[in-house]
Amino acid sequence: MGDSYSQHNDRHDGRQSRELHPAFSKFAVYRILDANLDRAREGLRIIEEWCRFGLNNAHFASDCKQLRQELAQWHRDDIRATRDTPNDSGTDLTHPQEEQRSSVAQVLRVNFCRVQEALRVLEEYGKLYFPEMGTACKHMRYRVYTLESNLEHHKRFQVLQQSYLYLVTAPVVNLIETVEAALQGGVTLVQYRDKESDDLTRLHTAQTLKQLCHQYGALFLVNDRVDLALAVNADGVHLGQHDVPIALARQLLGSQRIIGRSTHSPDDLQRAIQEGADYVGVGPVYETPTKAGRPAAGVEYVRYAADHATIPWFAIGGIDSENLHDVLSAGAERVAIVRAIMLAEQPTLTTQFFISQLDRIQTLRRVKSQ
Ligand SMILES: Cc1ncc(COP(=O)(O)OP(=O)(O)O)c(N)n1
Ligand SMILES: Cc1nc(C(=O)O)sc1CCOP(=O)(O)O
Ligand SMILES: [Mg+2]
Repeated sequence: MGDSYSQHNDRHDGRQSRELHPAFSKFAVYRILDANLDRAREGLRIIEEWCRFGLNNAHFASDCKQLRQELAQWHRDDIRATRDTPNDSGTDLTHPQEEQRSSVAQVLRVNFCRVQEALRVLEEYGKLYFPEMGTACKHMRYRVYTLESNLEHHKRFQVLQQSYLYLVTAPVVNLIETVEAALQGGVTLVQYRDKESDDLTRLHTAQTLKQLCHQYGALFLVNDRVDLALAVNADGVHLGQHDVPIALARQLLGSQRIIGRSTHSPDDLQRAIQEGADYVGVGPVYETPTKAGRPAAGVEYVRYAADHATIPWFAIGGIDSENLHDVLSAGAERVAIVRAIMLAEQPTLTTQFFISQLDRIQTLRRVKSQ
């Protein structure tokens, strides 16, 4: 029997390849390369526009541009020449999900996926005729993964920086509805704190809350439990003085996720900063039934934090609409609240009240410092 494969010398490195119907397969491969070079470049352009106009981040935008330009160098004339859009059987294939985009985050997610898939295709098919292209696309794919993870980190820390009110949950009967009401009021940082439920309930609740928070563009953190935070892909974890060390949590969660630490004294504060916490809780400002038995650290400690903290810090413990003014006067800019929102009759209005007071103090201090 004759060999249905033919040997030919099409590779640019001079090595021989064995192909079925070489002319046809080369044409088909070039079409695949053409389509995927376009796909990757288009996806990068969509991401680049957000980095430039949405985030105002020249560094990320320039990463995208550089990747697009590198891809353009591989888009040679003979690859472009194989384009035959009218006879492309794939142009009419659409999926209903392609027609819907509910948020910028989703647009970015979809386009990162698209770019990564296209680069993988370019890597595999590119290797057949242009081995260096295969290698270049592999490296570009890793750079795109890094860019995606840096963007996620940037977004998380930007939201943290801009969050002045922190809602810490209590296990109330209408937990989900209450958190949603607070999200409607504008809270952008939520911690799931639940000392009572079993793990399965915690897992389901954490999943639901995470989805809800992300729907509203808010960050979702889990109290105490690194494992649960990882399981639901939360934005981070909050650790007390007797929870796992920050270094261990960092090892498990990586640098992209937020780690918060409770502090009750100047020493705790300095140590948390040194150990790499991304933010700290400062309290209890007042004694509180939510943390029964823990003595108040008082407004003195708030004053100390105002003078010494170099990372975002949230005054916590017994804060409500009555005493908020005193806490802010002691130098706080950010507060974390449990009961005053979770048990409020109108959590949306209460949230709006806290946010408006925190905004007001920010504006006053900005004007004063000018
Ligand atoms: C924002 C914030 N600050 C402090 C705490 C308290 O954490 P911890 O001391 O670990 O106590 P529990 O919340 O686990 O009882 C917090 N949860 N959030
Ligand atoms: C969970 C927690 N941690 C504190 C700390 O000082 O570390 S105070 C506190 C409870 C805050 O609840 P409320 O707003 O209901 O007083
Ligand atoms: Mg704890």
